[in-house]
Amino acid sequence: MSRTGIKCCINPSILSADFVNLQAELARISNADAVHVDVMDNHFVPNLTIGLPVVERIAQVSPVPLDAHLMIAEVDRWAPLYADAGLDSVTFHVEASNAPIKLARELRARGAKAGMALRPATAVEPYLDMLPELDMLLIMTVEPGFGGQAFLDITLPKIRRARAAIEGSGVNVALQVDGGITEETITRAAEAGANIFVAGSAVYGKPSPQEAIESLRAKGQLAFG
Ligand SMILES: O=C(CO)[C@@H](O)[C@H](O)COP(=O)(O)O
Ligand SMILES: [Co+2]
Repeated sequence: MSRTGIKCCINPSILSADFVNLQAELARISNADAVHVDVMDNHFVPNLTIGLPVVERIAQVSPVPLDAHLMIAEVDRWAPLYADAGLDSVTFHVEASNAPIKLARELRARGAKAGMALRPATAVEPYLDMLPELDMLLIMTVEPGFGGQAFLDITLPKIRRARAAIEGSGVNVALQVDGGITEETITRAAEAGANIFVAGSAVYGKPSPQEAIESLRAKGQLAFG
């Protein structure tokens, strides 16, 4: 699917960074489009990372915009507080929300872009009417909870359907993929229609995260056609 003129964005996930040296780790990805911050609560996913006070502090020192991925329960209560922290985008899981439309509106009203995430097994079709309420749709390409997993090719048809729906409705919604993005899988995800790529191990696992970002961006852009 040709997307001439659309920028291929690379958002490194700090889940694969050294948590003791976060400020230095952020400086290593200063050419990224945004930094992806994975918030996990050991309830929505079986893993625990960082919470609001740490994310607020990261926002103060980050050289690039912050993209929060909230893998937490009770997200209707918590997500607005992340928007108040001055983040560029706040993404909640639809599976964790009782009122996704209301939540997306609240995030925008508080000045953040509204993102909505779907687990690999969650269908996109029930939510297509919601596209005008969103700035970003995140299709998980691994089961949320851990970095370093293999990309799930089974998610590719869903990415294609989401891209077709976005183009069909004429809305300005970014399509993000997260999990298992590498120099190899980014081409498949980009050809399917994604335009924002989260990459943890494929960026921080390399000797030069900056070069890894440039290389991933070039591969993704090439696949846009
Ligand atoms: O949200 C998640 C995992 O739940 C991701 O953001 C991962 O942190 C991406 O890591 P890699 O798969 O790129 O190593
Ligand atoms: Co993530």
